[in-house]
Amino acid sequence: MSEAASARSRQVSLGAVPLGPLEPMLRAWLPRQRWFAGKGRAITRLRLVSAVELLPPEASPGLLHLLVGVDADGSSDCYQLLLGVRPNLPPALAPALIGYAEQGPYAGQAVYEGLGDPRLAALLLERLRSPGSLGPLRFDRDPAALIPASPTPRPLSGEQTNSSLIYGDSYILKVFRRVGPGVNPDLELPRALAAAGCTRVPAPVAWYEAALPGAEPLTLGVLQPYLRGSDDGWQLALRRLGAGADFTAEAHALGRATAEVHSALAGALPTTALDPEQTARLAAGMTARLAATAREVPGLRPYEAGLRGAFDALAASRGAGVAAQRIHGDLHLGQTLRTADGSWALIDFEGEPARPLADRRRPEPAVRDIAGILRSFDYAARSHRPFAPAWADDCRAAFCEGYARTTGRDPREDPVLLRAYETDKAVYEARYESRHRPDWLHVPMAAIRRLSEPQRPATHRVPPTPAVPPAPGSLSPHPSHPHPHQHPHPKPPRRPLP
Ligand SMILES: Nc1ncnc2c1ncn2[C@@H]1O[C@H](COP(=O)(O)OP(=O)(O)O)[C@@H](O)[C@H]1O
Ligand SMILES: O=P(O)(O)O[C@H]1O[C@H](CO)[C@@H](O[C@H]2O[C@H](CO)[C@@H](O)[C@H](O)[C@H]2O)[C@H](O)[C@H]1O
Repeated sequence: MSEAASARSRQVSLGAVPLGPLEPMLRAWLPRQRWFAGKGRAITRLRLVSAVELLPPEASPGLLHLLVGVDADGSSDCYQLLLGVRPNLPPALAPALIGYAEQGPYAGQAVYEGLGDPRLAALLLERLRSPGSLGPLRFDRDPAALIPASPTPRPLSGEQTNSSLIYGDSYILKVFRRVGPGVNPDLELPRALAAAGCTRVPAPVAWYEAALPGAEPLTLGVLQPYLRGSDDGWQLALRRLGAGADFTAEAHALGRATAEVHSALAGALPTTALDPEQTARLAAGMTARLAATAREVPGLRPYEAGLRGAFDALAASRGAGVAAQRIHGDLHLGQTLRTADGSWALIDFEGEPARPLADRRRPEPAVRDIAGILRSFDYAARSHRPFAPAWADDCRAAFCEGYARTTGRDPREDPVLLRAYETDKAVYEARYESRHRPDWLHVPMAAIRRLSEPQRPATHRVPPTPAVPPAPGSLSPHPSHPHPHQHPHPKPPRRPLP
């Protein structure tokens, strides 16, 4: 019998104090993690939401699954931790050490980041291979998927919002870090796309969640095929730029791929048409984000009034029947993969991680994603020396033409909407860069200066583009430019964690 199958799982008590002896070490360790959202805010309280021993400490290593509530200066978040427990840590795992427990059930043992331990990573995969419940944890899988036993795991390196493990270069498991009640769109949307026959997005093959009393299940992790040999769209674009090479063919194909995903999402999940009130609310949300960012990023203040014009124009457009649907929500070149066979795939449908889940699951105009990619072309062109504006303009035109080729509508035909979303994205980026990468702040600031200037009316019309059906097998049958169904997506209730 495998280690996983023979393992006892039990809900554990860590002592009378909420997190017992683990609390001080977690307080010190959490703020140092890339995925910890509360950086710079003092942690006021740690709360134990759930604890399950996936392997008891006697198994050495033991594996402890924790959901920990973190209160920090008025905010409250819940994080998923997978902690290894061993009496002695082998040298290879030394960087994963969190601390030594002084008392409680793990007294004298090393407590460490469990995802870095191949034995524990293998155990997690075993759990995903065999559906079932362990305390509040529920493991589920696509019965048709053949998930091999024991492929060698390795953690994905690099700075990510979540933590991912790659198994034998055939599967990748994303372990969500900041979790909340309700299905995560990074499980919900790829599953919906797979069911609709869209192959542009790797289809989830297994996932796990927590069912806690009085709350919707929380999505904790998703396993999906690893697209071996694929190129990250951002790195590819930079390489091309560096070599003075054209990227328009790729941009065009990416426009088509994005349009296919949008069309499949519109066919699979509820859509709506924005009315004037919803449009005004959308514009008000963008205006509020601008105001909040201007408070935080002083360099933005001189441009605030000019930028507001884009959002006022959106409100004044009264929606004009713009379709809203489920979208990617945080699309940029780093969320695209050019696969070994030369086609484009989209990944990471979580949306902007800082936004509440209910907001991320609400239908929005698809142009939000388009604006994200167009901003990426500008980022790439500005990170090149000398700045390559013509490269970005050409990619922009090619992407929009590719998009129009599939949907029959060029995003540039909706200039008010496109400008509002590009402005909103540039404002978001200014905040992101000022918080995380101040050296990059000049990139969105250049866009902000341009977008804050009064816009001249368009001098030439974008020629209408006939829609061409997508490649066979890449998408389910549906209208190429979906007519919005009139059943608005209900806003899921946001319930606090118990
Ligand atoms: N299915 C996949 N195949 C190949 N690489 C992938 C796949 N999914 C993710 N990746 C790689 O992992 C990185 C992180 O994935 P992502 O979903 O963006 O995680 P996060 O939410 O942590 O940012 C991506 O930038 C990409 O390089
Ligand atoms: O971590 P995520 O992928 O969810 O996205 C965040 O980080 C991105 C940077 O890694 C940031 O993207 C910005 O920089 C990119 C170049 O590094 C550029 O291609 C994007 O267009 C630009 O927005 C993203 O905004 C942020 O949410």
